[in-house]
Amino acid sequence: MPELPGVGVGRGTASGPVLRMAAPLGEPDASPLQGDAASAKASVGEALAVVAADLGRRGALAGGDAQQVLEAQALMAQDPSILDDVHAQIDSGTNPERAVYNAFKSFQDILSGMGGYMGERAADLGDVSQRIIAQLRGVHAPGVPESDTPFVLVARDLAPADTALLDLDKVLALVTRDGGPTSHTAILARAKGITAIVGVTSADDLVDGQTVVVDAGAGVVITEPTDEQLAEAERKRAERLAAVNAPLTPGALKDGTLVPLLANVGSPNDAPAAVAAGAEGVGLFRTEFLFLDSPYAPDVATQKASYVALLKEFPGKKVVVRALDAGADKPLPFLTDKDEENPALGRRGLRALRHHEEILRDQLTALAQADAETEADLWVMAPMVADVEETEYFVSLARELGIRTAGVMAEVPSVALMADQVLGVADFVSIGTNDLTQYTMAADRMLGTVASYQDPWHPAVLRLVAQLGDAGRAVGKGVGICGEAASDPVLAVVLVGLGATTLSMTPAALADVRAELSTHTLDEARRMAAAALAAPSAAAARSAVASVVTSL
Ligand SMILES: C=C(OP(=O)(O)O)C(=O)O
Ligand SMILES: [Mg+2]
Repeated sequence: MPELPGVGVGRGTASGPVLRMAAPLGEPDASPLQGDAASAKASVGEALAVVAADLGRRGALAGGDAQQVLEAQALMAQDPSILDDVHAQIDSGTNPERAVYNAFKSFQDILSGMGGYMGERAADLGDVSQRIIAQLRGVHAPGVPESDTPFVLVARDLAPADTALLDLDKVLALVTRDGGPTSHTAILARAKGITAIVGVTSADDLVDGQTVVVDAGAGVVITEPTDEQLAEAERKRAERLAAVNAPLTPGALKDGTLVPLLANVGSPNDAPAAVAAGAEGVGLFRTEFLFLDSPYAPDVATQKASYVALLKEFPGKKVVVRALDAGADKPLPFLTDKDEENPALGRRGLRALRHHEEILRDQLTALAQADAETEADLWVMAPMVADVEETEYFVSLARELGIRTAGVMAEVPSVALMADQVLGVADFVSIGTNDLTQYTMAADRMLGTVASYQDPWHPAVLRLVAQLGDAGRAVGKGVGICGEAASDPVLAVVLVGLGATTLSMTPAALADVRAELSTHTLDEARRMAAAALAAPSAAAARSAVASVVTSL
């Protein structure tokens, strides 16, 4: 009966016996180095190579977001400054396991001290260190337990390498003690459609074999569930399974109002999963993958090849590509300033591109060329646009370079406040609720300490969405949503009630949103939206909408 609260990821429900992840390897002892330093360094070098190769292999097997995370970890394993530190310690007489432990620990401490997003990366570094030490000891790295029967996996936190390869036939749900909404566990669980709750501070109280209900929608783990609670969990699970296996119909409300459901993709490799999940096109193609990890911007031909690869997967369908969004959490040496004290408010997104217009010109040229060779309906939009003048700048440059449909993202409140004028210029607007929430609430989206502000249910955010929706309706132009908010099924209905014309999300969320839309008419969606707008807080908006739904 008792409930342990946490941060639910998605809306899945599951019940079953707990199986805990093995405890981490013990801290290596500080005994002095045996033998010579050169062979100790060689054994560390071999272990690093094996671990990096294993992470790379797991990444290739997993694909998508997971691949990027695991490749980043493989790079950590080979980071030259960490290796220098390991060598220095061995030279001063420390044994190799301890040297690895110490070197990684000091980098972890630096990241933890930075907090927020960087702090959460410290866990990834800790996992790499454990893998290397296990390799040196000749034992298996701590990982997901083996079991012949399905279980609810409970862990302090899960390494990306483990989350990425979870066997979904065995793992009914995932519960972690650590991790916040931006932790890799949460991101990867969402992308894989795993029922998960992170940040369950009392997860250590759960013991092997005990039956629990994991209700991600409610954000609680129910320990000692009653028969009724187990039956209710099973009903919800079956309902969700039915939604996931339902025919891949176009997104529509109960009264037939069409709401195209689109996918957010981060590379052309993600396209098959989007198509398989019934995406009616792409609502956000993040192009950063082409530019990150590169000392300079790729040339037009290289970019064009990637754009063609994506557009080819969606003949006759809409594909919205976002121009490079560098800055803040995605710094690029050739584009963004290193020394900004507050980069989220700095020269990021379109501001950075305008400062280096040649990069923007190349990207738009590559996109126009790819469009000319493919059958998709290409739309292009700019990130981090602040006002009408920037909208005019982007739209006219895009047209000059052969883009037929050019729009802007609404991520900065000033654009929403000027929505009527912005929509007079842009062909469409796409609302990035992640940034719009961060800027409306003045709360860094990467910072765990202010995570409670990062809630797109906040009526302040919803009022801005309503302004954009009204402005779009007045001129008959599309207002899409491409932030995480669109993947929350009930909020998705509210957003449609506020005037959103399309919804774009991680492919794994499409089924739940499709199912929820089909249960409400446009009139009901508008009543839900009105209730949310009138509420004083995010929590009140949620419960006001829930009351409207039960009264229907
Ligand atoms: C979709 C968005 O862009 P990103 O998450 O890539 O900043 C957003 O801000 O909502
Ligand atoms: Mg954004």
